[in-house]
Amino acid sequence: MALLGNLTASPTAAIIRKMWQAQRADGPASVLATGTTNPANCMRQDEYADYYFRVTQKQHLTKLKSKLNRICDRSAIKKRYFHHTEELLQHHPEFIDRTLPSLDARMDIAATAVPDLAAAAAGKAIAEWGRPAADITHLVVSTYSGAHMSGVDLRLASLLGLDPSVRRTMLYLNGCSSGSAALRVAKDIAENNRGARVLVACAELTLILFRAPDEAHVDTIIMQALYGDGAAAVIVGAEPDASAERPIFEMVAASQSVIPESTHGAVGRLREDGLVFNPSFEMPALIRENIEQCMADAVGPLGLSGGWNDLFWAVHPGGRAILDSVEAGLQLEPKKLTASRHVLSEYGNMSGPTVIFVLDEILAKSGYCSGDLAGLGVLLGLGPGVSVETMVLRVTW
Ligand SMILES: CC(C)(COP(=O)(O)OP(=O)(O)OC[C@H]1O[C@@H](n2cnc3c(N)ncnc32)[C@H](O)[C@@H]1OP(=O)(O)O)[C@@H](O)C(=O)NCCC(=O)NCCSC(=O)CC(=O)O
Repeated sequence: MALLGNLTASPTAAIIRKMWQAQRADGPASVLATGTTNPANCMRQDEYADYYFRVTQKQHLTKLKSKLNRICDRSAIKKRYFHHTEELLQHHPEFIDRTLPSLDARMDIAATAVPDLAAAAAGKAIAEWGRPAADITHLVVSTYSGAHMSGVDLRLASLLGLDPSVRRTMLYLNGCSSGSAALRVAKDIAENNRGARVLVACAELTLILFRAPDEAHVDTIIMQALYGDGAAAVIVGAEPDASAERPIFEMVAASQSVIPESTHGAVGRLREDGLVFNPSFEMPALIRENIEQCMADAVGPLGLSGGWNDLFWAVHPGGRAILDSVEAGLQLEPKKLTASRHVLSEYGNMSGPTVIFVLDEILAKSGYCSGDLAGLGVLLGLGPGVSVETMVLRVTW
């Protein structure tokens, strides 16, 4: 302590403090632009069970097919988009036969398709931002759809023509909270590096999860009923240039917590037959019973406890029952989750990118946050753990 005391008082300490201050931004990070995209292959939810049992040659599993039809009907999803097509699946019997190893083939496709999709979303965000791609200083990329060295980040940087000095961070296999986690990392980078402009890109292809129905693994059809492909990108920066940039949401505060005793809630393993992900039956109940406490812990210290209906909400739509649970747990008025339900309906659960689609939807229809407490809202990511990622946002457009 004595040493620290001497150091803090010393001229060197004053110089170092000045150096720290010079490196840090003088204000909070903001979302400066967003971009989203999906692959071309669009599938209607009311046709999905027929399609899925046909392409996997499992028409004889009639009970399971009726169950998938029922789940699709109650999923509150209208359509989803996929990179994989019937033709691609026909060329890869290993994606359908569970006994064949298929990880190599899945990874080979992901190696180019994931960065290509991420680049399409990032290109839109950069165009909306209005500054050259070379002004991006940091890149944060998240995906569960592959694991390569070098990774999606480097290929994306090359596709976008980013400067070779761009500082890259990869988040692999963070599940559905990865979009919120990437935004939290970008906020920290932007606030701790003066002048930083961070590109966040999240891209997912469900090909890594695709497999045939099996009576011994009923949860396979849950994944097949809910998940879709998509990519989303965000430009984040602090101290926006008033002449060239338009801040959309100020990123006021971010936190992460875990629902107690919930490690079984959502579990994924990368195996020879791809990524096997099992959301537990209990996930909706775990969220309903714990979300109020999680929110109180996350935003209570900011003076925002209770009064949840005074805020706008960008909640990850993991499934209809997940949104129902958040709504019930926080006693939200139904209109508070309109943007999340709209995104679920139009695209399904795209994992990490989905919450950015919700932000985009809120931006497109500013009515979602009119009349709220000083334009304050909460971005809520839910993922394996069960992890709860919270970011308080303030509308600034
Ligand atoms: C899938 C649903 C749309 C189905 O809606 P329903 O109204 O039909 O609901 P339901 O509970 O009656 O379920 C219908 C049938 O599916 C079965 N069922 C439901 N959930 C299941 C699960 N997790 N695993 C295996 N089976 C399951 C039920 O037992 C029932 O079978 P039977 O008919 O035989 O009785 C809904 O349950 C839902 O939205 N669930 C939440 C999905 C989820 O966990 N999403 C989070 C993904 S993870 C995520 O987003 C973040 C991440 O962790 O990365």
